[in-house]
Order: sequence, then structure tokens, then C-alpha cells
Amino acid sequence: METTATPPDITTGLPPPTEDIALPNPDVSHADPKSSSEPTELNDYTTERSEPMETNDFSNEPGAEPQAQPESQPRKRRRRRKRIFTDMISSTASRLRVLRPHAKSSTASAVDEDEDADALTGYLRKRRGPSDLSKEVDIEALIAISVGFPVDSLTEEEIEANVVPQIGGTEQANYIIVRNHILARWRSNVAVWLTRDHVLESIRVEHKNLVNSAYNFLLHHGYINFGIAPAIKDVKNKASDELPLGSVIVIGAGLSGLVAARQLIFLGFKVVVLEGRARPGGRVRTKRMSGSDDSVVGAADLGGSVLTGINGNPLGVLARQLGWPLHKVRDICPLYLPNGMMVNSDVDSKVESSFNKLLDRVCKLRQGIMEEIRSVDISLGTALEAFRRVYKVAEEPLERMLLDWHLANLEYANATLLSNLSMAFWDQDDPYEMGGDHCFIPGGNGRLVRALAEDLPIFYERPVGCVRYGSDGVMVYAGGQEYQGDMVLCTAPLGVLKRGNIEFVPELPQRKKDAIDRLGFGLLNKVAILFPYDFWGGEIDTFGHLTEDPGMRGEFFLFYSYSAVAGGPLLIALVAGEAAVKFEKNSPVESVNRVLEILKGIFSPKGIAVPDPVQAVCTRWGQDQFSYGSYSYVAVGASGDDYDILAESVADRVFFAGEATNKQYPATMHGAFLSGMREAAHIMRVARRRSVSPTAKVNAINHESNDVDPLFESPDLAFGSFAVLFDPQSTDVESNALLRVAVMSGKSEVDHIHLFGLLQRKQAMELNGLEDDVKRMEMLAHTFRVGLVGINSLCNGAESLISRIKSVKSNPN
Ligand SMILES: Cc1cc2nc3c(=O)[nH]c(=O)nc-3n(C[C@H](O)[C@H](O)[C@H](O)COP(=O)(O)OP(=O)(O)OC[C@H]3O[C@@H](n4cnc5c(N)ncnc54)[C@H](O)[C@@H]3O)c2cc1C
Repeated sequence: METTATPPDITTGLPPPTEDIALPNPDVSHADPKSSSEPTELNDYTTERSEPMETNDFSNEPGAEPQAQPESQPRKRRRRRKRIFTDMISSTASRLRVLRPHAKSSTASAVDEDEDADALTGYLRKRRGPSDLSKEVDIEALIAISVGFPVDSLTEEEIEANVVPQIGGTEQANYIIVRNHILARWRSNVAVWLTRDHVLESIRVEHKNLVNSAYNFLLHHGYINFGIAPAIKDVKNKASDELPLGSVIVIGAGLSGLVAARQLIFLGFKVVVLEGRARPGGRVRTKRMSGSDDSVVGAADLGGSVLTGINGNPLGVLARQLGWPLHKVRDICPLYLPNGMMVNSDVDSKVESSFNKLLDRVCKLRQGIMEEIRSVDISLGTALEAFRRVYKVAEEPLERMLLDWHLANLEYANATLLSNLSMAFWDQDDPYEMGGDHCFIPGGNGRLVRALAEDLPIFYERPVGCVRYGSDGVMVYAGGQEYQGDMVLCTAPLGVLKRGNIEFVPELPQRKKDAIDRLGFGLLNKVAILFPYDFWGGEIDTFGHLTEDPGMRGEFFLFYSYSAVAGGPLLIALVAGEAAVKFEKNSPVESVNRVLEILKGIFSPKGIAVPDPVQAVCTRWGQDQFSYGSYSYVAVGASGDDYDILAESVADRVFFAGEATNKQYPATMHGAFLSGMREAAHIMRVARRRSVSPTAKVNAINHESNDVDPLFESPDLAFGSFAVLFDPQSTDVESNALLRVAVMSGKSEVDHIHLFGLLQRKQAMELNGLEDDVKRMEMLAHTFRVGLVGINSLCNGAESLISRIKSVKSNPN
């Protein structure tokens, strides 16, 4: 009878990276609850706004006792429905084996397999048999996949970093094996600093160049030796004798800003972090709740809470480094009717399966119209409702209520109404979703934030109002002061960018402003209630509540029990969809009373009295001036590409990180974390490029050398002085294309320089349709507003496009 909306995670079939899997560990004890300096009152139904909160609010958060998990009858559910990608595993492992053909071994005892891996990792054969070696290499590949690496190709970041001299071929295949090996090696013990010499112990010396390349890449991009283990911090904190690579002003001390700042300092930059609030963490906020006498306390995560998928998750690595055992969120979730009765399990499974079928139908519909999808995009809500009517799904009132519960759950995952979500792209990030259990960090995520913020140069209560940038650097204005730097990294949430609260001078490029407008930034709110004791029972982590009014289906539709991790009897009720917006207009007392009414409706019929709360807190993320919402979503008319556009840097001076810049992992804490690492590496690349050619400015354009010109030997379009290369991975008319224009620089015809620009495929075709170059230049500048620059001044989006073109040209099959 039990089904789950979640397919097996991608590591099924082979042993997962066990160190990343968190299971409840009843043997491990935690720190005792301690007192905090935060003043609280009994029955203090406070409202959380953009509160000026002391940083020491995070001190002394209680530890928690994880509990054993007896799994009982109610149904299993998860936060988000995933599509099934079972193919990934088999193709992954088999393709890897193709890369490593089997051959005779020279040793008498060895069997004829794994020659390539043996040649690279000769040490392994000494310790284990060859089939073990094969397994080992496969497992290392799976670990790399869980961290987000493709199985037999390079990432765009790797191509940009020139990790191998030539893309494709044996060298690349060997590099991948070495890279996976280093990654897996560090992941097997994240408490220590993995040195290059350690790696060389297990790789043959003739492959030293591959080790250097893979090691440098993984280190600089924050895939190894990151985090807050004492041994890691010791190495990272050692002052470097080298001159700083430059100075970076980081706007925002949320996860992305904190991670980026730490990594930038390690990479050799001077860094300052400007934070508008009086605390670090941004949308991760753990509030210590307690009664007046501190007899009960609880750590409540009012923002980001669940580590959604632990395999490969960098936040899981941090928890391991600090020795914090994670608590697996048990996905058993009984549902209760408004009258307090538990939903009949037959009806429950019938409606859940109908709900999944509706989603499948939407999937099939869009597959059928993939080509036209951008122009015919409608909302997911509209599509689901149309199919519901056609197939007469959930017409009975009870079934309708149940279906509404599932829709509310989807609105929670996406922080918005289904009527706002793009049918075409709402789940574009599904293929990348981190596998493994969903987990809580005992004591709340604020503990991680505190550890990440330690020793960083953060200036609190410095709301940035303006960023000026130019060829000489950046100037940031915050709290009446000016900060000057070489570069700025903006991690302000999409909600803040949408409001225009930070002025950019000159204005951001139109394409970025359009992406900011198109992407959605939604709302999810919470009511956290600390009770004098746990009356709901400790054996489940979630239970749901059905509502008759479809418009209010998201109102307290799901309760999370944090008793296992908060250090006290804490419940958090979620408010999603339309209800989340209405919720912000209600008084906190009204909202808490409504939650209590629902709880009484569920528990009183069972003879269980609901006690008065000790303390309750309601969030107001929509009114928070440092976020204006909860997290991003793909709105109708937007697509996953908009996340990439948000990530693009401007003029090599202004960089962007944050969850809404992460196409693979948006709307999550780990997405924010990874975006911070990504931008630190990006800033380093740009700074190095600049330091190699410090005069790579407009007047030095004709001296710029580039490896892009050879790509134009066979352009996709050529007309007049113009040549164009299309994105080889997309036929979309709005996909990016790289334009090269030959401009006369002297008197003779051969005296010309090349300028470059990024435009859309359809714009290139329009230019092709014009009669002469003068008209083309006019259209380019005035209609398309595309500026031409030297190759080194192209934006980040161009870098990844060039990587894709290079990759295809060097490996046409
Ligand atoms: C209610 C809620 C529930 C969530 N649940 C989960 C979950 O269960 N699992 C999960 O993985 N994720 C969850 N998330 C999402 C997750 O919390 C975020 O994706 C992540 O924390 C975002 O980090 P960030 O660094 O991108 O942005 P932020 O954390 O918002 O950091 C940006 C920082 O910039 C600061 N700032 C803004 N404007 C200015 C300015 N003008 N000047 C200076 N500073 C400024 C902000 O104060 C903030 O500190 C949830 C979020 C919310 C709100």
C-alpha cells in the first residue's frame, strides 16, 4: 500500500558514499542545552521581520538527541516530487568501463582487467584484487556524480579552467579517473587537509601533471579541502606571503556570501563583507525559543531547514567535520481531516497516485511540444486543472481535499502558487537533485552559519544602496560609508534585486534585468511553537492537515516535529501558496490560535490535550527588507537559463552568487553554498587574467591574443565583416550566439582587429538579412543594444558558450 513519490536516489545499486549518509544514531550524545542571552517571554507570539538581531543570538543553541526510528503504517512523502532518472546509474558505470578497457596484467596474480586504472592508481592493485579496483573506480565515479560531475565528460568549469590540453580522448578520460579519485579520497576523510603529495602516493608519478591539474581545479573550486574542520581551517588561515590578488567586497553574509568570502580569502584576496542585518545567515536563521524559566528550550529554524538530499551535499560535509550526527527526516506523514480523523489509507494512496499521474500527463504534454514550449508556456496550475477535469480526477469532496493537500505540498516546494509556475520549466533542476536522505542538523542550521562566519571581516547593519563600477574598480555605498575594491560580489536575494533596492551604476545589462524580472521569487512562512511537552508523539517527523477551502489549502497543511533535533518539544507549521500571502496580513496571535485550533481538532478526539504554548513565533519573509520573499522559482515565461543569466558577471567587476544564480540547485541552502564557491573561483580566474594582462582595456584590444579566433575558421554564419558561432547545445532561437566583427584599425584592409559580442541566434539571423555592415552595426547597437568588446572583456555567459563551442569543435562526434 505504501508508495513514495520519490524514486530511488541515483546511487542505488552501488554502495553510496557512506560518509555522507546520515542515519539516526541513538548512541551519539549531544551538548546539553545551554542558556542564551536572547530575552523571551511566555506566550510571546512575536512576528519575525527583518529583525535587527544580535549575532550572539546564535550562541548556545541546544544540542539534541536523535531518536531511533520505528517506521509505522502512515504514508511516506517528500517535499518535492522527483522525476525518475534510473538510467543514469547503469549508463554511468558502463561508460566508465568503456573508458577503461580491460587488458592483461603484468603481475602473475592479477587478472586481465583494469589496466588503465591500474596504470594510474597502481597502489590499489597492491592492496586489493583487480575486481576490487574496478569497483573502487566505479564507486569513485558515483561519488563524483553525487557531487555534480558528469560521468565521462568535463564540466564547463573544468573546460574553462583548461584542466586538460585537449578536450576528449585518453588524456581527458585519465584526468576524470584521477579527479574522481582525489574527490573520493578527500570525501572519505573530510576532517583532514588532503595534500598533493598524499594524492601522488596513490597515482603513478608519470601522471603527476594530471594530479596537479585535477588537484588545483578541485582545490580552487572548493570541491576538496573546504569547510570548517580545525585541520582545514588551520591550513587555510596560514597567511600567504604572496601579494593579494585583489580586493573583493561581498554584499551579504548569507550562506553564499560566507562561503565565497572564506574561499576568496584562502585564494589570496582581501575581502570585506557588508551585511544589512545585524546577524549572519540571511535566510538561514535559527531562533532559540524558551519559556521564562528556561525549563524548556528549542532551536527553531525559521528559514532554511531541511538538507534536501545528503549525498554529495556540502552542508552534510560541514556537519561531519564538526562531528554533528544528522537526523534523517522520516518520510512517514499521516494526514488528518478537518474533523481530526486520519485519512483512510486506500483513499490516500488512490489520490496520491492520481496526483502523480496528473504530473506525468503534464510531462508528456510538454515533451510533445518541446520545440514550441517557450511560446506556448502556461502555468503548471492551469495544465494540472485541465487534466484534472478531463480525467475527472478527485471529484469527491474528500478526494478533492486530498488532492489539494498534494498541490499545497508542491506550492511549498516551489514557494509559490501553481498558477505562477512555468509548466515548461518549473522542475528544470530535477535531474540534478541531490540524492539520499533528507536531514536535519541537530540544534539548527544556525550552528553552521556561526561556524562559517567565525573570523570573517563582516560589517553588520551595512545595507548596501548603490554599487558603482568601471574599468578602475568598484565603489560600494552602504550605511553612509563608501567601500572601494577591485570587484564586488553581490549575494543579495532575488527579491531584493527585483525591488531595485541596490542601484547599479551603470545599470545592469538589459538581459540581466529581464532575467531578474522573469524569474519568480516566492513565499513560504512558518509558525514555530514551543510546547511544555511533546504531546504528538516522537516517532514521526511530519504530519499533514487537510483543508476544505481550496484557496487556503496551504494554511498549516504540514507540521514538522523538531523534537528529535531542537532540544525541546517544538512544532513548526508551514504556510504555503495563497495562504502564505494572506498569512502576512493576520496578527500573530490570530495565526497561532488557528494552529492551536487545528492541533486540537487532530488530538482532542484521541483524548490528548493540547497544552498552551510556551512560546510561538510567526515569520514574515515577504515583508523582510533583506529578502522580500523566501526563495526563487521558475515563473511562467522564465526558464532555467535565467538562473545562468543571473550568475553572469558584469564588466569583470560585478559578480553574482546566491541560490537564484544556481540553475542546478536553486532555492536551497546547498545551492547557495555551491554558488559562493563557484563565484570565488570565477573571481580568481578573472583576477589572474587581469594580472597577466593588466592593460587588457579597450585601448589595448588589438594586442589581445585569444584562442577563440581559430573557432571562427568555420563559422555558422558569415556576412560582411561579421561571423557568428551558435550555441551547439541549443537550437532555440533565443539561445546565445558569439559574434565576431572585424573592425579596421589602420589604413590598409589587412589592418583590422576583432571585437566580440554576445547576442541571440535570431538576432544574428536578422543581422544576416540586412544589406550592409553599416546597417548591421546600427541594429546591433541601437536595436539589440549589444556592445562589442575585446575577447577578454566578454561576460561570464560568453565563457561558458565558448567552452561548449570548443568542446564540440574539438570533439565533433
Ligand atoms: C522559510 C524558508 C524555508 C526554507 N527551507 C529550506 C529548506 O528546507 N532547505 C533548503 O535547502 N533551503 C531552504 N530554504 C532556502 C534557503 O534558505 C536559501 O536558498 C539560502 O539560505 C539562500 O542563501 P543565499 O546566500 O543565497 O541568500 P541569503 O541567505 O538571503 O543571503 C543574502 C544576504 O544578503 C543580505 N542583504 C540583502 N540585501 C542587502 C543589502 N542591500 N545590503 C547588504 N546586505 C544585504 C541579507 O540580509 C542576507 O544576509 C528556505 C528558505 C526560507 C525563507
